[in-house]
Amino acid sequence: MKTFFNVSDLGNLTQALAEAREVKNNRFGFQPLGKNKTLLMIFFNNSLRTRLSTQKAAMNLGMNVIVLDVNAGAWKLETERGVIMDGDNSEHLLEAIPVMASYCDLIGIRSFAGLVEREFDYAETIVNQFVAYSGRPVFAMETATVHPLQAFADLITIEEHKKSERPKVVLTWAPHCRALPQAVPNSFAEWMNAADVDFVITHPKGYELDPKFAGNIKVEYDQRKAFEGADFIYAKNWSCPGVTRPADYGKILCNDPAWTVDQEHMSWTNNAYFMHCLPVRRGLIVTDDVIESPQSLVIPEAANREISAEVVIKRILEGL
Ligand SMILES: CCC[C@H](NC(=O)CCC(=O)O)C(=O)O
Ligand SMILES: NC(=O)OP(=O)(O)O
Repeated sequence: MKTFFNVSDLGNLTQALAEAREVKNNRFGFQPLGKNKTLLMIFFNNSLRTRLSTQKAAMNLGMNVIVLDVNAGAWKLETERGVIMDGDNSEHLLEAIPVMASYCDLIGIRSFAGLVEREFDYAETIVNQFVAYSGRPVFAMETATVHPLQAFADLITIEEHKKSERPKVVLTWAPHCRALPQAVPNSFAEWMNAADVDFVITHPKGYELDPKFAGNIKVEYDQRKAFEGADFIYAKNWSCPGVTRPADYGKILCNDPAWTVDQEHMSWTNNAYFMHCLPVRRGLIVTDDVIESPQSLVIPEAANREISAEVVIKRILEGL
């Protein structure tokens, strides 16, 4: 595997989930693969889970790890071509990328959407420069439009906890005080569409996800109807994806607290589990009693990030 951005990069999903179970039961069993190999993790944005779980996964595999926070100590990077660099940016990505690549065998990158120019974000302009100019395998640690390590961990968690062969999984929008990217819901929708689940998305009008990820899934705009009979509730905020309202790309269209997931919402379900990728804004996305309830899976879900990362890095190492 040379790049990891989409569910299709893993090939057969059933086999990938079986490999995840194998890795979870024997996470130190593949160390020869990573011996004397170096992972470079590049962060353009903050992180807790991705930073820790991906480093842990690489160490499980016997690798060396370098972590670079681009905005803390590195030179400010110019990402546009054809500009005169007489401003704050001291170095161009086109030099920095091959230099960084010379110190590692594979690269993980976090670079969130700018939420200003939809074309720039949805073309994955930043990360595709790393793919083009590093000469190294590159995997997403949340880029402008995808967060596949999170979605893979989410699916591993659903498989571990489902009580029926084909559970009903609901992706619900919830309000937030900031405009957030669509990467997490994009990947969650893409991976649920590839999995054997009864998938429903619910959100206010205007928040329709790009069909590239959501496919032709029917949105249920009535949140209560969507929740009825659900086995898993996956809550997340995202800003306007600019699909049905192009001029509003990246904007907050709604902040209605009626969308916040509380006990009444969960009472509409089939005693559903609650999931969220974290970090989560309590009181906006979900109430304290729901996220602290026995039905909340947010901690084991975060723990499975180590497993999804280890399977992905293992696949990349096997292809070196
Ligand atoms: C894994 C999620 C990362 C990011 N979340 C945030 O930026 C939340 C920041 C905040 O709540 O202040 C997002 O929504 O894509
Ligand atoms: N869920 C997730 O990716 O968390 P971080 O942003 O803390 O890495």
